[in-house]
Amino acid sequence: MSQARIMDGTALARRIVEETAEKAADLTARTGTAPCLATVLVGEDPASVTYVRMKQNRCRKAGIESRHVALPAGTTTGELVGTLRELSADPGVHGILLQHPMGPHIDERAAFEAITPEKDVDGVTFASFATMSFGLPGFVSCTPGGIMRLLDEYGVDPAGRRAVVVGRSAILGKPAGMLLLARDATVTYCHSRTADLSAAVREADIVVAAVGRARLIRGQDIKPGAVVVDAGYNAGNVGDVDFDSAVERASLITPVPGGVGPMTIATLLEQTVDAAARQLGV
Ligand SMILES: Nc1nc2c(c(=O)[nH]1)N[C@@H](CN(C=O)c1ccc(C(=O)N[C@@H](CCC(=O)O)C(=O)O)cc1)CN2
Repeated sequence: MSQARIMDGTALARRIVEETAEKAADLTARTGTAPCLATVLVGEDPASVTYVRMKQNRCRKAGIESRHVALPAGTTTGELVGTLRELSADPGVHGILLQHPMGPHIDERAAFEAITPEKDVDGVTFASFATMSFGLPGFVSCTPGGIMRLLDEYGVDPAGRRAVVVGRSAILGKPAGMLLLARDATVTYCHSRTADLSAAVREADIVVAAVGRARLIRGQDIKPGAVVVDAGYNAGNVGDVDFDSAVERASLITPVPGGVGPMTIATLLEQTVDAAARQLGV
């Protein structure tokens, strides 16, 4: 059996960021205002600090301003909601990113819903979930949106195919399944209470692993020729898929690093410039 072709998220993300930088420059020249992304981080979780820094760096390279709000770990839901409402009302901010996770004492849903949908460039509000699910214009959740772009780039049409999404988080698994459903895939969600995960995954033409458990999905569970998307972020840059065994069975596979991760940030930047264009009336 031949090895799977690699879906190169780094290369596609680079192209998207280059195009986004051109759009940002054009918007700035026409309006005198550069697109601006507000990044909000509660606490100092090292991985979250790294991701926010990566987002700020890419913004800078793409001609997008970033404004960072660092809040102490003990910030209450009420204080966080207040900050997000202020950013939502600030005409100098076009997009808002609230880095996830935020700590167990925070009501995440209340915080996400404090972001006005016009600035929800990370696609985390109920309003974005609804437009995403119905295939209507709006902002998509960044990792799932990036996954769909990768599938398109590599000629994978989800219509009529069996897709198994492993994981049901609000920003990853659930929206990934809804985007696949909106493109006419037959979608099954698997999670911690799924009785026989291996059996479910073996049925899949498209597997999206988004559960956050290192190397949970192994090659023996992959149907020969399936498309495998690894959206797992685990310590040490390890995905949810055991790449070495899965690459022997899949037809297409995303690596970790270099697959879905860079696409997440590219989607965020692209949506920030789109949000700015709409708010600036261009
Ligand atoms: N509000 C959000 N929180 C989180 C999201 C999100 O989309 N919105 N996703 C993840 C983490 N994440 C972005 O926040 C993220 C993770 C990984 C990468 C990435 O590009 N990884 C690289 C490797 C990085 C390295 O070398 O250290 C890769 O996969 O190639 C980007 C974004 C949870 N929280």
